[in-house]
Amino acid sequence: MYDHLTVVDHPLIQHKLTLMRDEATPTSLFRQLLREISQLLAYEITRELPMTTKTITTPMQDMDAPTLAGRKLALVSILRAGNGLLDGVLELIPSARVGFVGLYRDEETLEPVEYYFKVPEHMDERLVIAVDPMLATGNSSVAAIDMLKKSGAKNIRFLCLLAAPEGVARMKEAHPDVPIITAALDEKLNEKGYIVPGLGDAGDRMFGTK
Ligand SMILES: O=P(O)(O)OC[C@H]1O[C@H](OP(=O)(O)OP(=O)(O)O)[C@H](O)[C@@H]1O
Ligand SMILES: O=c1cc[nH]c(=O)[nH]1
Ligand SMILES: [Mg+2]
Repeated sequence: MYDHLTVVDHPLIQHKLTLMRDEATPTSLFRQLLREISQLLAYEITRELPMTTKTITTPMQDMDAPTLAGRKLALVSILRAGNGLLDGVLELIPSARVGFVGLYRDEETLEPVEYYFKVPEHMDERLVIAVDPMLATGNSSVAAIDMLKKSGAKNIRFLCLLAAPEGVARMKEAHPDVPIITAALDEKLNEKGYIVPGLGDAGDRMFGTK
């Protein structure tokens, strides 16, 4: 299936990502671009969903037509910024169940602080797609995936917008079974744990907070 890391370097995604990175881009456009990119990434992350056929009748004749096998899917947003990726993916897969992991990064220690957890039933039977735009140190995503595995999830993918090499390495060490799909692999983290060149604080840019 996937290698551990897939960078989706489609021209439309890269063009929109450049607009998102630009500090002059206002909140409303930032959110709109994230939604558009999330739909393009959803196309990639669902590429290998299992298919089956069903018999339908076109205006011309009967046919056995391809359809998604009713395999259970759960999208899990890592709050807050994950919601910016969630919305677009959910629009394309409206029947998916949705879970939330509430985490924020302590600014000093860069350790994740947990404040909420709610996921659908039967996580062990689902393909679980965890979404968060930013993979920086990897502390948040590793903790979120620890929690998802505790809830029973066995088949997990992680979808983000920007990844730092440090975060990718941490995820590979802690969760080698979880493929990462990202729009870009950036250069490094700065001394405050921010991705550079990056786009700043995704949650703050999405919601206009500081
Ligand atoms: O890989 P890490 O070093 O853990 O950093 C990445 C995390 O930081 C951001 O969330 P943040 O803590 O800013 O919370 P927010 O989404 O509520 O803004 C981002 O959305 C990730 O969850
Ligand atoms: O660059 C970063 C790192 C963590 N979280 C963000 O929102 N941005
Ligand atoms: Mg934030």
